[in-house]
Amino acid sequence: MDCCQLLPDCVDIGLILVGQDGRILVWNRWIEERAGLSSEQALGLTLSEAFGPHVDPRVALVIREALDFGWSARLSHALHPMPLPLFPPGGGRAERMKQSIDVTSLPLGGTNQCLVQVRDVTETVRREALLKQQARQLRADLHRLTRAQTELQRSEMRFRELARQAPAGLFEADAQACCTFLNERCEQLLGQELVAVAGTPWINLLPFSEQTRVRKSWCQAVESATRFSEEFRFTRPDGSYLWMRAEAGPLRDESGRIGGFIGTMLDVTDLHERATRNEFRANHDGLTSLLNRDRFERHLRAAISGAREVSDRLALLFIDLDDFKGINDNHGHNAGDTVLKAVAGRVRRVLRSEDLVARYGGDEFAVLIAGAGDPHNIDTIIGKINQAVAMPINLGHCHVRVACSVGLAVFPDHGTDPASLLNHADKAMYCAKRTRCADSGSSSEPV
Ligand SMILES: Nc1nc2c(ncn2[C@@H]2O[C@H](COP(=O)(O)OP(=O)(O)OP(=O)(O)O)[C@@H](O)[C@H]2O)c(=O)[nH]1
Repeated sequence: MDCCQLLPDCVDIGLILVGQDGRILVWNRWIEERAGLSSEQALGLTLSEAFGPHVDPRVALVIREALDFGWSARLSHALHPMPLPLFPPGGGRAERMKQSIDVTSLPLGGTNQCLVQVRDVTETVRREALLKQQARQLRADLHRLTRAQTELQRSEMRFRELARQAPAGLFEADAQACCTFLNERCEQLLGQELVAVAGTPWINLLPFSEQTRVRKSWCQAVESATRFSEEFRFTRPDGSYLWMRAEAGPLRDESGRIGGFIGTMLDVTDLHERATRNEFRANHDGLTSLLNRDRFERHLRAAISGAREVSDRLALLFIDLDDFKGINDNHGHNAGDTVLKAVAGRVRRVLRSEDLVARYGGDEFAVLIAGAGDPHNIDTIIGKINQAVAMPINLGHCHVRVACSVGLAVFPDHGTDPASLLNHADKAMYCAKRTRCADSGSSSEPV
């Protein structure tokens, strides 16, 4: 049989026919082009003689086994990447191609020959390497993703736990102030669960009197993408009320627009009430709860400027109890306090709510009456004050009476500034006191 018939040149693999003696009988054109040696030149050579010293010894071994024992074998490129020194045609000798070799025993004419099939797997190996690299990359990405997901889950759990334990109310709301998240504390503060308030702006839950101011502030924060901060009184559905401070920062969506706010709600009832108490204490007398001297003088200054603008008249009354020391001396300091409180209440009740009454000093009181155009009215008021103060005061174990002296100063007749008006009223009061004492001797007496 013509060997050339067995080794067609048209196939895209290398074929080498090796005789029983291990010498090359023929190879096809595919090998010629990659080995740089024609089939005629290779005829009768061993593989080492044809290819030189770079033939992998395992090729010779499996060929020997095929010839001697009729075994077939494959040399996988994974283990033997380049068993023969073959080079891509036209590529020079720079890069050896990777090969996969099949050795098949051929019992021909009573002797064993063997057919060596050589495949160029350079591209396959390259693709495999690329695939391996991509698989490695994918594994690394997957690992990173898994880690990121675990971290996300952990951070979500951390946030959920923190939100659950947080002593402050935490909330998230959209730009329309509809809540999308409330932690447990916030639900406690509002007295309602998220399901009950979702879909409605939380501002609608506030008393009507607070809504306009808080809504305006919320809209401003949305428009200017700034922090929202408001304090308001809140009434829960069960009727209990508290003072709350809400603070929130803007949250932007992917397009950079304000998608909502996330923030805190704090119960500041104690703080608020303490501040209110402090403010009251700073402006009022502790014994009688009337305005104190400082606050009264500030009001007086403001009232004078107001009256000046509208050409109004003000009446300033200075009231001093007569012989009040005698009450302290005779009945004790507590009794004196009782008298001061009673007098304060009585003077307050004689006047209109818009008139100001202050405890000016120990047993001194000051009154400011706006719209005091009619002197007759002022006289009437002074008369009522005298009368009210002079009523018996119950000390528990007895009653006492106390009289008072009243001095009057009118703006603008007797002065146009606080000092001159107070001075005038003070002098007028002393004048009245002297007259009273001259008329009646001691003024405070047991009943
Ligand atoms: N119980 C009591 N006494 C006070 C208080 N503040 C001042 N006093 C007393 O009020 C008395 C005022 O005495 P005076 O200024 O002499 O006044 P008065 O005894 O009314 O004498 P005249 O004003 O001249 O009629 C003093 O004994 C003060 O100790 C107070 O908060 N409580």
